[in-house]
Amino acid sequence: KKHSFWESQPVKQFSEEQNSETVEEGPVQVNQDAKGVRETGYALPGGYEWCDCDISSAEGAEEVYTLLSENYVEDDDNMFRFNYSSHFLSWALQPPGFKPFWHVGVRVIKSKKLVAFISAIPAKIRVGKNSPKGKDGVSMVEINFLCVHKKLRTKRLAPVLIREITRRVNLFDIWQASYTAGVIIPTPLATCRYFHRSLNPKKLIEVGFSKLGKRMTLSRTIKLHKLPQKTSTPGLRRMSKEDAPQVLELLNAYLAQFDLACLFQSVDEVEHWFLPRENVIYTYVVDAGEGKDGKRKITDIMSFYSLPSTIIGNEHHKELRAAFSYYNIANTASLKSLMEDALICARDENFDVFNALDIMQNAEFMKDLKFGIGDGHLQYYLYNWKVKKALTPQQVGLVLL
Ligand SMILES: COc1cccc(CC(=N)NC(=O)c2cccnc2OC2CCNCC2)c1
Repeated sequence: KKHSFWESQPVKQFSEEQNSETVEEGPVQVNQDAKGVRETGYALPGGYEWCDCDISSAEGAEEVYTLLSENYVEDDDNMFRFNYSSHFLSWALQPPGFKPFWHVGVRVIKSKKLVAFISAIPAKIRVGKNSPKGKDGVSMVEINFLCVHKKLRTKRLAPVLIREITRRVNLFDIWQASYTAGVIIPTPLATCRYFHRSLNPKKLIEVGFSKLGKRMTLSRTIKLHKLPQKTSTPGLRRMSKEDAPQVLELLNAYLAQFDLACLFQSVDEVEHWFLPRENVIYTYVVDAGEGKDGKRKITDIMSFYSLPSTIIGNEHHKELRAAFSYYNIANTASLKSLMEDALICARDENFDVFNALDIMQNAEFMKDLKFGIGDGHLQYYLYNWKVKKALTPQQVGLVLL
């Protein structure tokens, strides 16, 4: 039966009433403790075994890279497949407080081949701006990179992976999780749309990512998407380590307005999530010059991450280079001009397209900056946490990689 697994899980069921008056915000299951959690891994089909993937080693990261590169999420027309780099996975999976125990793999016992994966990283997530429980943040995990090898898709491995990562997280007295998916399962917290801004329209049309507009020629399309040579925000520069304390403050102050957001808890966390890494994360700050205390004054931040896609079966172009909007805070510049600078920086880093969800204030600049709407939705979910009312995309302040 459809959703037989998710009907067994502590998530809001489709059948539950939407009426927001009676619904009590908070955990679906309460008063659990780590002592009551199974101490052994869940049963796998014969011939398969659990493993902890060691992402800190080049081989370990490479192994997960290869599994995802060949078997992870594709677009609805199976023309593109996400191709997270091994350096990206190293970054995404090893923030302060990470555990190799939460980088769960499934191997073929005989060959040791990695055929499935799921991951959790710790995060302090705030749900609801003024809900008493959620205000100071709930210790959760962010679940990502659930992947089963294409050849094992009929073995119902995904529910086992989800139960196992839940067990391994519960052992550390954490009972909530946040995750996103393109599919609808019980029950979306928010339904977001994605938008794309062409940076290299010729290539996007050649590979079938974009279509020529009606009554449009290629040269007209290229001209329409042309961007200024230079960025316009005075003081815009790459983020450096010294900026982290101010970035921490800017982020937590900015994110307080959203009903779903993470709380950055330390300078270490901000250094991890924002210091630039080639082909992984690009962060720029607006440095308004020296304040009275002789320190640089950081007023705005702009950031995007690199998530290329394999172009399936195209001999001319192997890869679609895509930049994904991360966190952007415009205090001096307008958000529109700051994001136009993001497009210019992404173009200069040789990205073909700039993607953004309609979360936070992103919908404010999409039209003017010539973003086009994508063909799918990204659903946000919470595990074991009920909310009175689903969120609008504008209330979402959480970016999952
Ligand atoms: C163009 O290549 C693609 C390859 C695989 C999937 C998709 C469509 C898609 N599913 N896109 C998104 O989920 C998406 C679109 C815009 C911004 N963020 C996104 O997802 C992020 C966040 C969730 N984890 C994947 C990356 C496109």
